[in-house]
Amino acid sequence: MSAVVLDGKATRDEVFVDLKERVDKLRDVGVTPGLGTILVGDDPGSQAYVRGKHNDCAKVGIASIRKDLPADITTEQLNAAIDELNADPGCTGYIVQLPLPKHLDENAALERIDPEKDADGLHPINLGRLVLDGAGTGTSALPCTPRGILHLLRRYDVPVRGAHVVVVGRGVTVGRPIGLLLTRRTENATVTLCHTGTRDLAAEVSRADIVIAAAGVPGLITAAMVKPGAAVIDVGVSRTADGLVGDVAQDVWDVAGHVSPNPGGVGPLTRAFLLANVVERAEAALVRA
Ligand SMILES: Nc1nc2c(c(=O)[nH]1)N[C@@H](CN(C=O)c1ccc(C(=O)N[C@@H](CCC(=O)O)C(=O)O)cc1)CN2
Repeated sequence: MSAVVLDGKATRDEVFVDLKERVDKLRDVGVTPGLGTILVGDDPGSQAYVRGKHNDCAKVGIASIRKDLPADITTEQLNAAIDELNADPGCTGYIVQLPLPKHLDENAALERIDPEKDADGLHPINLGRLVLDGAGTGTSALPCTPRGILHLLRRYDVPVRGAHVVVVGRGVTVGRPIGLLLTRRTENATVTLCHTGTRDLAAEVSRADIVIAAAGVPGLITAAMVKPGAAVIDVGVSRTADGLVGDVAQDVWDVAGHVSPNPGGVGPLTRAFLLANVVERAEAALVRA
């Protein structure tokens, strides 16, 4: 069996066509959405991600506001940068690129972002609204990577309603929030969250209709674990001497029904839905005006 490729780049391009049309309409009425980014330090991976996000903005007509700060900044200096973007009328939404240097408190930084400008959808208030929003009709920004994963599954007609989804990894950007999205009444999946404390990972994964690998452990998910025909989403990213490596071993492609490549799968959609969150915040502000 050769798995169907869940092509994130082609899917991203489709999302961009829609976003550019919406941005053009906003510009026609004098509204230019703006994405802000705060990048602390010089981690090459984070620099590449932020560069990619701003390149994407140029493709769809969203303005860019970049704040690149040195790794040794103080909490007060980071807070000042966050407060500036909270107050900047040209900034529709923004992100604090994660991870931050160890001396800075990530949770405190995320909580300082104005929830109405939270382009990541990771602010506690927006995640809390997701918890409360059983019907899946909320208007808060949704976490970009979980949103991108759901879009990719729907784009390739992978059944989600009633599916047993096993998530591997409990990180802030994917593992923890994805279950909130998939267990909404609009998706109705059953989600198991596995992590380093899980006793028998292989047994849990073997029961999955959909596996979401977001642990950042190269080759963690192997063919022996995966139920034949299951969909496998590879989100984990590890930078090795061989470059970017995902969590899913190559042999999984022989048994799975669908696999998202990494790179080339969820990553581009993470960026696409970051922009979608910015556009939706601008559209919502226009409706309120
Ligand atoms: N504030 C945030 N920080 C981080 C997030 C996030 O959602 N919000 N997620 C990850 C990294 N990430 C977003 O910043 C991210 C991961 C991957 C990609 C991407 O486009 N990957 C490409 C390959 C890119 C390359 O070649 O370097 C792909 O998969 O094809 C974009 C963004 C942690 N931080």
